[in-house]
Amino acid sequence: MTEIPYQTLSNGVHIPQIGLGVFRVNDAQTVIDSIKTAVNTGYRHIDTASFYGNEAAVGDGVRQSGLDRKDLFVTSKVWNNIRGYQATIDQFNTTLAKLKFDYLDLYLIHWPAEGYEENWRAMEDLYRAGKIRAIGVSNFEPQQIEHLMETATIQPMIDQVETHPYLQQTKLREYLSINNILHEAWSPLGGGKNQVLTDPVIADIAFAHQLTAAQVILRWHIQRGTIALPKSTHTTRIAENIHVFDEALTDQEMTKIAGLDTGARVGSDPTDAAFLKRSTTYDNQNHN
Ligand SMILES: NC(=O)C1=CN([C@@H]2O[C@H](COP(=O)(O)OP(=O)(O)OC[C@H]3O[C@@H](n4cnc5c(N)ncnc54)[C@H](OP(=O)(O)O)[C@@H]3O)[C@@H](O)[C@H]2O)C=CC1
Ligand SMILES: O=C1CO[C@H](CO)[C@@H](O)[C@@H]1O
Repeated sequence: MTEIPYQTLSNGVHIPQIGLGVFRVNDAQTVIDSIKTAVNTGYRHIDTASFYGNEAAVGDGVRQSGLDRKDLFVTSKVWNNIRGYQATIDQFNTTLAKLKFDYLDLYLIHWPAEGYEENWRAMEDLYRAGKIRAIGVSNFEPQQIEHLMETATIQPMIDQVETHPYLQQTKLREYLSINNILHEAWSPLGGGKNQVLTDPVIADIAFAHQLTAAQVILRWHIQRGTIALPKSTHTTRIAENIHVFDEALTDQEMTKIAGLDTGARVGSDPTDAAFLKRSTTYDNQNHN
């Protein structure tokens, strides 16, 4: 089995460059089976959130995978309805209890909803107490990170944002790189909501390498140094999505993919104040 490449967070913690996403995997047995399949095919990283409503099943999947807890990197996120210092500590403890873990690898502020500075202060204390190995943000634009840094004592170690060939996040990546913050991609395959998996440029490159379109896109993420979180519940696709480490894309192919950026999102815009406000009024995906 090929060893998965990893990136190193600013505090020295290693994060595997491919992680299994489990958003919209609602049936507990399916979550468990997907994690077992993923671990068998080489995954060592799972991305969940309280919002996904499946943390308990993720914990069961990790225990049933047969791996030691320390050999898996697990992320969760605090949703937008949780505001303030104590509420964040309480929510984190609920997350740990659902997972039945005694620590988390990475905890993220899910979106920059108003008041995130206090959520961050709580996360800093949980990090200092050794309950979380790394802390970061999700869906933060540079100006939101700058605003957070006015009161933060620890800089976010990662920013998890929508990224795929149609939304390459070039400017944000520059900012993150200068500030030593890792870039993590959600909906790395376009979330099944755009045409990137059938794009002719990707198809040509896939043909040249005898890879699938999904593998070309994931390989592109890997070569950019991004951490990608593809989601699938199908055994063959879970395996396909991690077999991307043997075949490198050429510089010319990377340039062709760079030309596909249209800036079109498949998810919400992190600067959409109305969405951010609305999202503080519900706590799970059934309200979305
Ligand atoms: N921080 C945030 O705000 C967000 C974080 N996320 C995280 O990112 C993860 C991934 O995002 P998601 O939106 O699910 O998008 P993805 O880009 O991972 O796309 C998932 C879709 O692609 C399909 N798919 C997966 N692999 C293949 C393949 N090899 N060939 C063809 N189709 C494939 C899946 O279908 P099937 O399952 O049927 O195989 C599904 O429909 C989430 O699960 C979550 O962990 C997602 C959204 C927001
Ligand atoms: O993680 C998430 C999953 O996708 C949702 C959109 O459909 C997002 O709002 C959320 O951030």
